[in-house]
Amino acid sequence: MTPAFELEVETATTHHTNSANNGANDNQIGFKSRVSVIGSGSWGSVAAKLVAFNTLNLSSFHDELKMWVFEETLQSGKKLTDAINRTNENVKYLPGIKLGKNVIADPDLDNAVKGANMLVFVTPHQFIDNICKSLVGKVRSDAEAISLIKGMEVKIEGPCLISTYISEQLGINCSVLMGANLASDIAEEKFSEATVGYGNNREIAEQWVQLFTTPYFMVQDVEGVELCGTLKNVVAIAAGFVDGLDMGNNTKAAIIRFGLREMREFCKLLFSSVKDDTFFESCGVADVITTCFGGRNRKVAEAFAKNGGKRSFDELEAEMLQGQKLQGVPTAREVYEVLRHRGLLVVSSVCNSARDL
Ligand SMILES: NC(=O)C1=CN([C@@H]2O[C@H](COP(=O)(O)OP(=O)(O)OC[C@H]3O[C@@H](n4cnc5c(N)ncnc54)[C@H](O)[C@@H]3O)[C@@H](O)[C@H]2O)C=CC1
Ligand SMILES: O=C(CO)COP(=O)(O)O
Repeated sequence: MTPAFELEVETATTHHTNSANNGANDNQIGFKSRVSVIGSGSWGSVAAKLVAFNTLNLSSFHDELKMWVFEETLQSGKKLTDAINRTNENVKYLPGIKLGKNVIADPDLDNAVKGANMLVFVTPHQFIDNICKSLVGKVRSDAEAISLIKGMEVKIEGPCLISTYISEQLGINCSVLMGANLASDIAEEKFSEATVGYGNNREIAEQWVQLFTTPYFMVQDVEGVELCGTLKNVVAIAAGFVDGLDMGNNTKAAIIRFGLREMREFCKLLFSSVKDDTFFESCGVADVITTCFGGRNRKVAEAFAKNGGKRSFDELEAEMLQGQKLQGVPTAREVYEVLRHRGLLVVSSVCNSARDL
């Protein structure tokens, strides 16, 4: 059978020790890993579907997969969580796709992570701060995390990768999974690949690979994987502008090329360790291409340009995406802040546009 989702692996984990317990110390023979997915948007739900397929089929995992749901009341008056558990579909964010009977939606964050030693973080990056704060002391001390979140935190001290943030807040390792991964395509089991970034522990990376897919290959880099996933969303906004202004395919190709080059410069500005090869992995050029053609950031940016900027991104996002969240707009602001802080705002008109998004 052709796998729908392939992985390659790079490095991207920082190791922390933690005082919290919550079920640690049971790594004896016969121990089965328990996985929780934190997030249930479109990609969150697809991630749950992928992982649930593997937990059911691999003997080293408990079958059941908890998926934390940010509770919402649907137009019908019913709770989203109840609807997911009744229909086995995320009726709001991924309608029409069965998640797998072993996926249990849970609106209680503490309960959703209870006993889990493998945590998959997949929420829009603007919410990770509150989520991590409420998880402090609640996760197992031996838990391993992986972040599928494309975005970064900008703090007074400077930019912080989401994986680093999770790692620091919860005192656990956090790997990353990034790639050309439009959720809707993977939901329909169309072929796709991704890059897993990890730190020193290749065994852990292999467990993540096992959990998300079957065949794969491996390379190494840390921050590059995650920053690629983060920054391509800004390039996608620019690609949407090009489409909205009818500037044509040649201009869009130029935007993609400039964008990739600037992504590389920005990555190296923050982390000199980032490798050129990373930009040729799924998390790099492939993700830029898929997002600039098929992503939500592109789509909303196109509408923004078509409307001559008269309707705000917030308004268009709410109308066009029905609760789904853009990452490119906050990321453009965050990149602007980093550049401003470092005195690198040289192309003023472009930079002012990013600030004003
Ligand atoms: N959708 C896609 O095709 C892909 C998304 N990603 C990344 O995955 C991450 C998660 O995105 P999606 O799953 O697409 O989400 P989404 O944009 O489809 O849905 C938004 C999610 O945010 C939740 N939410 C709303 N308000 C909240 C709050 N105050 N606190 C916590 N959660 C709240 C909603 O319930 C919903 O689950 C993002 O960083 C995105 O860039 C990565 C690859 C593909
Ligand atoms: O990250 C994505 C594809 O890899 C999804 O991009 P959008 O958020 O722009 O839809």
